[in-house]
Amino acid sequence: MGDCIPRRLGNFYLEECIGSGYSGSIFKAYNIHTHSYVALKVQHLDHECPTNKYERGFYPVLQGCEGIPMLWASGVQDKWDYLAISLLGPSLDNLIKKSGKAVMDLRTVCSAAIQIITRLQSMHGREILHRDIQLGNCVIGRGPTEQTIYMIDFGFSKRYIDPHTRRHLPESKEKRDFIGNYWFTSVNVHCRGTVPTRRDDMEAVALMLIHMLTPNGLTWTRNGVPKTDELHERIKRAKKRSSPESLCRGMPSVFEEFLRYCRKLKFAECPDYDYWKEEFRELARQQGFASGIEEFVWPPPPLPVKPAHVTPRRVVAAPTANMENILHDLAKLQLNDRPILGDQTNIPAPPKPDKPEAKKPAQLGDVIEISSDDEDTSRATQPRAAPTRTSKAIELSRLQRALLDAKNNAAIADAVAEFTTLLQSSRSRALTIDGFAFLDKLYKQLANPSTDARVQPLRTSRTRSGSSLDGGSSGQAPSSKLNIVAGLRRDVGSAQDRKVLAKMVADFGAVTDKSSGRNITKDGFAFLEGVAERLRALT
Ligand SMILES: Nc1ncnc2c1ncn2[C@@H]1O[C@H](COP(=O)(O)OP(=O)(O)OP(=O)(O)O)[C@@H](O)[C@H]1O
Repeated sequence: MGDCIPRRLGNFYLEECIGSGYSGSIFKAYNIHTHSYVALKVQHLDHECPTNKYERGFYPVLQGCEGIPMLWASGVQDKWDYLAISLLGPSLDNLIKKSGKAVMDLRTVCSAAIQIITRLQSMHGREILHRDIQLGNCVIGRGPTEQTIYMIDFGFSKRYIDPHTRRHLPESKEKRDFIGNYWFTSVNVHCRGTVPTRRDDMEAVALMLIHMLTPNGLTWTRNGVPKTDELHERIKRAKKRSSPESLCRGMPSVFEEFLRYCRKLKFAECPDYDYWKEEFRELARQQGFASGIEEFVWPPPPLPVKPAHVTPRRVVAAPTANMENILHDLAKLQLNDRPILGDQTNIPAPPKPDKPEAKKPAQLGDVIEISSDDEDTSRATQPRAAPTRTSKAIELSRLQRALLDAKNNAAIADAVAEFTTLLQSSRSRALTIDGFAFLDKLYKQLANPSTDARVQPLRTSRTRSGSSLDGGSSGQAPSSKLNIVAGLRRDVGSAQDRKVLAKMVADFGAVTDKSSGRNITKDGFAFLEGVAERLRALT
């Protein structure tokens, strides 16, 4: 455009440029009246997409939400449109690039998850979609707010509730320009051209978190901004092809569950923000980051537990969550001001569990690998994105073993009853991979316990052969899925034998697999209780 930005705009003297993007440049600027600094977002009036004009409309609606910058002033001078907003710190993108790390630590990712989901909850609560979630638009504060992640850049934002009619944005098949960014915009919006709604903001968060935990980032982000349509198409293909399972391999299961959940949300459905925040808190707790996980601490504090140097033994069977808790308590234990696990000479032998659980055969998921002394300690201070199991997953593994060891109906009934109580008492009503694995084993025990044949997992896009839902479940309306579970609940009490119960379990698994969020309903819990009761009656 050839025009030079003046040294002064309104009451602000422009100092250094602190950022630039599609819509213009951002300067640190000095208010000549208040003697304070702001960030001045300056855009040429002839810009093809006048995002400052749009942003100016959204800021007032969002004022007062935690983690949303203040809009101090705005105006137009000569050919320049400017917004004066709170001066903040670096973006997550800047922090990650500067750190030089190929992958972020789990604490950082958990606290980013909790804060960013909270930001979306506030924005969506005020009926505004962000529509351009990316690391560059998540910026930490300065001074007293340096542990807060702010959401910035509302240039692509949109109201999803019409203020006059109070109606949600309509779905539309009309072809539209792509809104968002190449890296994290949801598959539906980016590759299928659907209208962005709350679910797509959430999916972008999920992809961003997975990106942070993927060494060198998601594959389609690695070649930079596409310069041709063909390269852009390639990105879309790669994004569309990647299943949650393949994207999240080696990560704690909550990331895969979160992405799946976002992708299953209906067009106008309100995401369960609180549930996912709690899941990430829980994951942080499991990792030993018990307190302060809501704060974004940068650089990340050292790990509470240093697995290296603990003992010359290479592999320790960790029978239950008890071991995690013991290690966690040890990590917090201080000698004067020195954490005990920070000193190799103070490490006691691994404590023996006080229950006879140590006798149980060690399972793959129950193993903590203790690295040898010669491992690179700089890496050891970073949590690994290795498979992590929550206590719920550990309990589910135990119940699966109990099922396989069950010698009679009463023992199977006990395992089913425990499984039901565990799911009821957990924050998550969703059937996880481990939950489905339990149902698989239950099916096997009921249908044909004597065979060693591998059963086809329930959690597939196809239903098990023999299930009465064969071939039709995916196309069923949610109401008919509810009806199926209600029918199972009703009929379970009259099941004549284990084979009939097995078929009912298969139907239950199939219908839950296809239902939104894989959540277990009240009828579902009653059905499971009914299975346990019926098994006792059949003894
Ligand atoms: N208030 C602020 N305080 C400090 N830095 C900021 C602030 N706002 C923006 N920045 C920096 O400027 C960068 C670009 O800002 P912003 O996303 O608002 O611009 P944009 O032109 O809309 O960018 P995009 O190309 O993402 O649309 C941010 O990533 C951040 O590093």
